[in-house]
Amino acid sequence: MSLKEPPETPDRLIALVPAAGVGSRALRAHDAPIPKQYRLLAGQAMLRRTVQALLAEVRIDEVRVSVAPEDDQAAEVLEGLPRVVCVPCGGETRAQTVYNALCDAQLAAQDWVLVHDAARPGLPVEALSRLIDACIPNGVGGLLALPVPDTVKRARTSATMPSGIAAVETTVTRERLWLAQTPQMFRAGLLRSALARSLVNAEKAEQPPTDEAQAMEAAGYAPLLVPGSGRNSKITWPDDFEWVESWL
Ligand SMILES: Nc1ccn([C@@H]2O[C@H](COP(=O)(O)OP(=O)(O)OP(=O)(O)O)[C@@H](O)[C@H]2O)c(=O)n1
Ligand SMILES: C[C@](O)(CO)[C@H](O)COP(=O)(O)O
Repeated sequence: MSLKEPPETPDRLIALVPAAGVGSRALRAHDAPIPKQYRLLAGQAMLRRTVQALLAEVRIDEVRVSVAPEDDQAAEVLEGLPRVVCVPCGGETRAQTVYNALCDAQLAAQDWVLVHDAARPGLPVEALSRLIDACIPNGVGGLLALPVPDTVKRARTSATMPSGIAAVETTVTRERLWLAQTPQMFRAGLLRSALARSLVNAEKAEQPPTDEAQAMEAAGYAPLLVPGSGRNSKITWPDDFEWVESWL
């Protein structure tokens, strides 16, 4: 009798949604201090819309939402959605939250993770599918991004001016510049080690990486830049709620 090879387990695809921020830049002076992921967009909490955008891709096995340890809103906001797990593993920074989520999820090294900001509720399923289609054959992974469309200025550091006004120091060439979006999709094992290393370096005075790709770049990889979508912009400032609501 010949011994059969065990059947190969297909690599899983897990979405991780960092949702432990406070959304300080999205608040106007007199706003109640509600984290932006819980603000309503056309009648539904932003976090629920973001998770639903991910669930539209049938290849995603599970969506794991990382919230602050003291969070008491996520369970209610996500009630009834299939394939969703909520984990109170938020950290001090976005990078720490994502690292904690990766450790908590107990994934196999070859599983894929797709990290997506709670603050990007407008992700079109076409862009999400484009990222997955590009990353799986490439092996390492990549991110959605858009080429910079405008002229780019760097401001002077010195002058203090009223109401956020600055003075130009120089014009930065936009050649080969892209604006990083999420999702950012990588192998779980590679991303976990890359983030662990970046977080240790951050303790030695470097800044923590502001996205997953930055940690992967520091580890020597060249993530793919896959065309994203204008609708997938991040809600960061008070006015952003209005334009997202206008087309939702
Ligand atoms: N310690 C943190 C900080 C941020 N995030 C998440 O990372 C995403 C992108 O971050 P950003 O837009 O900067 O959100 P905030 O940190 O909440 O915003 P702000 O910087 O204006 O306070 C958001 O979904 C946010 O909830 C997180 O999970 N943990
Ligand atoms: C990850 C990210 O969405 C890429 O553009 C972004 O960097 C997250 O926001 P933050 O303001 O840097 O925390």
